[in-house]
Amino acid sequence: MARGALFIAIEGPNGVGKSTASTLLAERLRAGGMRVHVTSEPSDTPLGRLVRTGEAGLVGRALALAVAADRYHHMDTEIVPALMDGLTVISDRYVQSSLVLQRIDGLEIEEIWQYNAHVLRPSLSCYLHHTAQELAQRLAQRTRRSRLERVGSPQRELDLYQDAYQFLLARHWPQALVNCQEVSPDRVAAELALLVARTAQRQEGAR
Ligand SMILES: Nc1ncnc2c1ncn2[C@@H]1O[C@H](COP(=O)(O)OP(=O)(O)OP(=O)(O)O)[C@@H](O)[C@H]1O
Ligand SMILES: Cc1cn([C@H]2C[C@H](O)[C@@H](COP(=O)(O)O)O2)c(=O)[nH]c1=O
Repeated sequence: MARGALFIAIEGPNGVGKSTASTLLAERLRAGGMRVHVTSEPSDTPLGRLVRTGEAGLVGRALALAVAADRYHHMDTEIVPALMDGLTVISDRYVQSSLVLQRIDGLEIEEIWQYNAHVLRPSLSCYLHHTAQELAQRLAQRTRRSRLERVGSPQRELDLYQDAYQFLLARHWPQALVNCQEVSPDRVAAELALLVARTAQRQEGAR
């Protein structure tokens, strides 16, 4: 990773505002002079697109392994090269998503962790939190829902995100929780930008 480059994961339940926050955070960081690359998982590659479009029929361990394979490929071909080039990378979904979504699909957390054992640890994984009621309202407005959105529920996702947060904390994964209740998209992005600035300071201090 080049000096000053950071790898930021944006995580949280379906509809919490990950994509919105990733875009607005990138705008803020760029306005402050940072070079930023925004990406998402499943990745925008043939394998990532296959995972996204095939999720209805790709179930359980097969989906978990396909998602992990996509993550390693994403890391090797997009994330690490961007970091080496000095860019800060923001990924809309990363490992915490797997620790939740693949559990909804029937896997144990330890097995999912094993599939992700060799991924790049982010500089910071930001977990966006909201209420089950608000998430349910947002999902109800969607015309199409993925299989995992239909099988799971906002409350189950929230419970599993809490579990995943604790699981990652115990493994010294750098994390922050951002409460999005009654917080505008701009304020969420501002809080994330502050967390990124603190992470940059910590990383610089550790050199
Ligand atoms: N802080 C916020 N306050 C109010 N509405 C928000 C906020 N952030 C996002 N939204 C709205 O919530 C909806 C879902 O946002 P978004 O698509 O960014 O979520 P997501 O977490 O990326 O969803 P998914 O996981 O399903 O891809 C959008 O209509 C968006 O405009
Ligand atoms: C990163 C990740 C993704 N998935 C699956 C679940 C959904 O079908 C999509 C994500 O789509 P969204 O638009 O971001 O909501 O990919 C998964 O099962 N596990 C993962 O770790």
